[in-house]
Amino acid sequence: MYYTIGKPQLCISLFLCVLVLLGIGKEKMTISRKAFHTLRASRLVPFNRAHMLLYFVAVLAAVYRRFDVLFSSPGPVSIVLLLADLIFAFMWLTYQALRWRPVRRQEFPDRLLQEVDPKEFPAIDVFICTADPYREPPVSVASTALSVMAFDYPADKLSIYVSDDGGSDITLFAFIEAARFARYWLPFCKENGIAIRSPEAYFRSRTGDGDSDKMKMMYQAMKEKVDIALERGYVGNDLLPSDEDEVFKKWKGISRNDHPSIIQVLLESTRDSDISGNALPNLIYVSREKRPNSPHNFKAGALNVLTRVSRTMSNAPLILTLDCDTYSNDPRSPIHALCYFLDPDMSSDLAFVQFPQIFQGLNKNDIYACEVKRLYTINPRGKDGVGGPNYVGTGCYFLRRALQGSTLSSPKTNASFSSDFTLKKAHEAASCAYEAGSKWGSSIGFRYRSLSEDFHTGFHLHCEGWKSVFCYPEKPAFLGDVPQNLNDVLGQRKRWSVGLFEVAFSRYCPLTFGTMNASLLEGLCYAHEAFWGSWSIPITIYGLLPQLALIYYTPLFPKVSDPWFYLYSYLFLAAYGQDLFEFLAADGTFGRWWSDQRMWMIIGQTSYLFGTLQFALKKIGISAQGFNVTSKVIEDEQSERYEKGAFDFGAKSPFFAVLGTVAIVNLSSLVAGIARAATVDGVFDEMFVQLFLSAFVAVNCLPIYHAMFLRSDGGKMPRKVTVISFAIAGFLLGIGYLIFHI
Ligand SMILES: O=c1ccn([C@@H]2O[C@H](COP(=O)(O)OP(=O)(O)O[C@H]3O[C@H](CO)[C@@H](O)[C@H](O)[C@H]3O)[C@@H](O)[C@H]2O)c(=O)[nH]1
Ligand SMILES: [Mn+2]
Repeated sequence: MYYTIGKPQLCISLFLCVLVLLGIGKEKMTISRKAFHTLRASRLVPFNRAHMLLYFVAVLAAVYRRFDVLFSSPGPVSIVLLLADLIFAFMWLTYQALRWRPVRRQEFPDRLLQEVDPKEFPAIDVFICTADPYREPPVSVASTALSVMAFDYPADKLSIYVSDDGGSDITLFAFIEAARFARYWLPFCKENGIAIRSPEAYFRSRTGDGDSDKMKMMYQAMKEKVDIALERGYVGNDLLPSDEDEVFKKWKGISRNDHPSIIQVLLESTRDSDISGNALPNLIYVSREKRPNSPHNFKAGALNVLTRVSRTMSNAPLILTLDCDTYSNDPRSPIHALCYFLDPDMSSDLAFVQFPQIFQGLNKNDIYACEVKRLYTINPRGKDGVGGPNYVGTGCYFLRRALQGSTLSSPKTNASFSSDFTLKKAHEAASCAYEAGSKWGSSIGFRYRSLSEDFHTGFHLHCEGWKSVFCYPEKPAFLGDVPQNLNDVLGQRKRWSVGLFEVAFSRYCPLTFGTMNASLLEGLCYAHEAFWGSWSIPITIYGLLPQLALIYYTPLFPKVSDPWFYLYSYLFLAAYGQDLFEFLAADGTFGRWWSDQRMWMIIGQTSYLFGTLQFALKKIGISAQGFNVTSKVIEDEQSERYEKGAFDFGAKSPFFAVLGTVAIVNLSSLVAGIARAATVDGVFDEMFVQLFLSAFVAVNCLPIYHAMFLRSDGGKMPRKVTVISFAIAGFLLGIGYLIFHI
């Protein structure tokens, strides 16, 4: 009795101790002398730390109880639940590093513009990657390029390099057209003060007036030409001005995976100017050499080629990497980045300034949680407070020196980019042979051997002691596309989880802090994200096992009348409550949070599960997986469904069979559980936790039931997938019978 009274008191005193020890208000604003930027720790810091301590005690208690149960009634079920809880505990513990000291920064670009003459600005090389003209429409890629060409930045200091891993003459054609269009588009944007400088995005959001109508017609003419070429599959002579057809001969008889490097200087700022007579930025098309028996290392390989090709030409000290769909939404983003790079107080070990990935075209509740708020905006703030955010693949300004290694001297000359000498050097830099036996991809450049080359590269830079900054201006600097159907989203997340495991189990595993030139906290942050795919285990177990046990009336959790019940209630409510709170504090809505937590379950049981298996198979040498590019094409019917917020199950995907199975098992257990609770006394008390789990998962599965039983549109679950789901669910019920009944 005394003991139970003591517990809350203990908690309260611990809580107070924490508040005092961790020092509320200790985190003051740090103001840089030059004040190009400021930094302040989140007001949530004391709360986070207090909550951390309380929750830690609860986690320990839960793990203690699991061991206790295991020793008193050993068996496969207790072992499986222990495993699930240990992974939950590990993920929770490592996540606390991200909550330790989240920060917010602010830049003052106007102050910088007052103090630094634009003539002194460093040059910037922009790298844009594309890989498939049919999944990444060339005009969209060109629009992205145009949006950065129109940066508010001295044009002669800007060079845009496009890497075309699709090896497509149509993409080159789109860029030739874009180079012509730029002569009109850049002055149009600057003279009219237009902020959205991607023509595609601009005309999507606009119903035109005089001047802009003319531009729109030009844009559409360009788009139509490229679409004709896409439909035909080649660039016909009728589409080309006579002086341009020479280069297209290079495409005769080549295949996408087997061709020499093709480099084309489309605009050169010393030579080309727009219709108002202002210099245009440099624009260079690069399709690196590909040979079937030479590994090309996906996007990281492409970025390394651009790093070297640009070194032979503009060799700018800063590099901006962009995915082909990530267009500039604010022409001042380079100035924001300079607020850090040009700050003399900022240490010289600043490797990169990462902007958040923000997306356009999300539906109201973001049903597939493609905003990925935690990964792209909440976590980077957490990491920024303990060493710097990681690189997320796009919207990131790098110091070239951090990528190239300082030992490399620059072969840059003053020759024109299209001189024979420079082009020869550039072709060498883009050849397959260049990297053989070199350190590219292992200790310099973008790092290979992970499908998440962004995470891997940023992690390595931090291991080497480089720092980074998360730059999150109020107005989104860049906007990207999201996949609009569930199967694509799940495939994308599977690739991420495999890529992260590849880092987790590499020589530099974040858990072996010895290899890191960083703090323990930073190591924990990386460990948390690298082991992201391991969520699959507890999520799948908690999505099925207690439910099967409920069907066969086997209690696995404490009764409501048992004091341990409060522990589980607290663990659940506090975790979900904090998650919701953090989501809302990062400008989220309740509807989007609900989607986010639902997708966490869905992805856990599909992408991460398959990713974990695939990684295991890869480790033992059975399967290998490439980089499947996410489609950026918007299909009308699909897009209509997406706008309405209806899930898209219209594919015969193995992911969906798993989701169907989980949905059926939970519905069965809920029905069986309610029926039993209604007829037998004491069931509710004894089985409440499991009933609750079934109900909670079932509520999350509503769109799945809908797609299986009620829909008739193209987004419904294919009959075959439903049948397979029933078969697997039946099989699991049989196994449940063996485990829980006999
Ligand atoms: O062999 C390849 C494969 C891909 N890409 C390009 O890589 C970019 C990203 O590909 P995407 O299919 O859009 O991947 P996402 O999963 O949407 O991208 C996220 O995850 C990737 C790592 O898996 C990061 O590279 C991205 O920056 C990040 O936005 C695109 O511009 C592609 O064109 C290449 O250039 N070569
Ligand atoms: Mn993408």
